[in-house]
Amino acid sequence: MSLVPSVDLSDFLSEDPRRKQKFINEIGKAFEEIGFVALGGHFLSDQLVDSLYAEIKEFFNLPEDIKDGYQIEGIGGQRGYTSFGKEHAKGRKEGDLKEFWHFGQYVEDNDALEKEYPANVIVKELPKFNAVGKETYKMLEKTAKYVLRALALHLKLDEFYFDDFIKNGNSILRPIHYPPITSEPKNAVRAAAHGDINLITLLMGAHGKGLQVKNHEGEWVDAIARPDQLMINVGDMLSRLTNNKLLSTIHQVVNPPRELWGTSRYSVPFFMHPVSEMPLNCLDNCIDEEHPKLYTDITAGEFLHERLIELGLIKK
Ligand SMILES: O=C(O)CCC(=O)C(=O)O
Ligand SMILES: [Fe+2]
Repeated sequence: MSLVPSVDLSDFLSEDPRRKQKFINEIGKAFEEIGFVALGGHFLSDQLVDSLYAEIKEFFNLPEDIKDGYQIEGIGGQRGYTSFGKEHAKGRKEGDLKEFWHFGQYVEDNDALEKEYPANVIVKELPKFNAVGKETYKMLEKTAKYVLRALALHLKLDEFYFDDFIKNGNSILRPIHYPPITSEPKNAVRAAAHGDINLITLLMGAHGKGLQVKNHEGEWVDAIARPDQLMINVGDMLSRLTNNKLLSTIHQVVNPPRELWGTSRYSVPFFMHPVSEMPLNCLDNCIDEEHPKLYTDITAGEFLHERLIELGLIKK
């Protein structure tokens, strides 16, 4: 049984102030206590989810040399393909047992940001891959916008506090393939224990076993969502901003038991990032005598750069 609580976004979207407040209280409590919540009532249709999985399975099935052609040098894996074993968790040497793809922001009305962000990479072999990725990106971004509005209200900020910071934000949609395991992995795991860098993460594909979160007692608990739910968690940027009032919880993806080594895992996190100028300075209303300021001031862009070096994705 999952110890991660469930919430329903349709409560927040309803016209009923009591249902709206119920959602704010539930997600606020979950993010203060465990940092994870399973969310139903989001904007992804079953049909879009099915199309996305079909496209990413086809992509990861392409021959290695074709996939390698989509690795782009010099951008820290921010767009296109990252091959198996390349990324490692902060503080670890062994690469994670995964390969992944990155879709980034689709800037349509801001020339400066269009220049700042690397362009999305087009997969020539799969005619629908990029359109399906873009649609999923947009629907998850929209879902995340409402979740952040609820969190803003929970934090006693203006409901629309995050809106300008996330418009054209540097968010990333990351379809991941964890291939079948063929021999005893020495120290490597599918995804070693880590906290996410960004504001919040919306994860598709958490309905099978594998994802675990570390609770307050330091125990690993399975985090399993229903097939129609997204798993949502607090990232390090939101923890910094709220001076740890909202918790970025350490999580991992463990290797399956030996009888399931032959199966792949596919998951698709959407890492919601703001624009790089957003200050992550601890909010005044999250600092008091009992909660002294824990972090130095930093912008989202500076923080991201620091973390990509620690993940082995960019060189110093
Ligand atoms: O594959 C998963 O279920 C989680 C992946 C994850 O935590 C991450 O990529 O940050
Ligand atoms: Fe993660």
